[in-house]
Amino acid sequence: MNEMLTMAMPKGRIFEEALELLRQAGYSLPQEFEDSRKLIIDLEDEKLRFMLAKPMDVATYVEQGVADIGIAGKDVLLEEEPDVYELLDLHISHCYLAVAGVLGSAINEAAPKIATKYPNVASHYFREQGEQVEIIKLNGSIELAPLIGLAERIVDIVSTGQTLKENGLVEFERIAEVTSRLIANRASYRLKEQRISEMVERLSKIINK
Ligand SMILES: Nc1ncnc2c1ncn2[C@@H]1O[C@H](COP(=O)(O)OP(=O)(O)OP(=O)(O)O)[C@@H](O)[C@H]1O
Ligand SMILES: O=P(O)(O)OC[C@H]1O[C@H](OP(=O)(O)OP(=O)(O)O)[C@H](O)[C@@H]1O
Repeated sequence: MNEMLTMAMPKGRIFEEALELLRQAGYSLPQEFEDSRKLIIDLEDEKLRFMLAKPMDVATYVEQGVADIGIAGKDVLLEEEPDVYELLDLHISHCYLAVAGVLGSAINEAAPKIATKYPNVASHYFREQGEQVEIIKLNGSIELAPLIGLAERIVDIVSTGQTLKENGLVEFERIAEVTSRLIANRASYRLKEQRISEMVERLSKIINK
């Protein structure tokens, strides 16, 4: 029996690297992936359905079971802590989460403000450090916060370091390394084990090359 396997794919930064990896693993993904605005693309021959989603939503789709598997950044998994299986480190879209701020800026407050798109990651981190902080959730341009006096520190993604540098900020601590992961819904993994394992095998061969 070869039933449809549904995969949630992150649009944006991870998308192209994920497509490249799947193609190298032998899935013939049509140009439609790059050229169209369609959000659901079926590969009839492979019995594969792709759902194109916001990166932050992929884990939700997989946890809820509307997608059997998905590709999600480790940052999203650390933040959302979804109840899913993390099957494989795809070693793509590498970056890391870090604490940053203005060089030499002292923290005088009893509970300094931390601006971030990752409130759970940030509060776990500072709790572990035994530091009391106030988390301010932002949705982007996080580096603005310490420049305009909204926060003393930020917790954000660093890749090349260019955004920090161009805004006169420095990294204080690295919190976690981030790459994209293949995740699976727990029930789907049992019900469609053969199909999912086959994909894991095909991808592993490419990653370990
Ligand atoms: N420099 C980077 N900045 C942010 N995310 C990165 C970076 N490099 C790799 N990533 C990965 O890409 C994912 C985010 O992709 P992307 O920036 O396209 O989505 P987004 O955060 O939803 O962006 P937006 O809100 O601007 O649409 C993260 O979850 C992370 O795993
Ligand atoms: O170290 P770098 O290579 O400079 O990359 C890191 C920057 O990229 C991301 O921002 P993004 O471009 O997604 O913008 P936004 O979060 O402000 O929307 C991230 O939030 C950092 O600001």
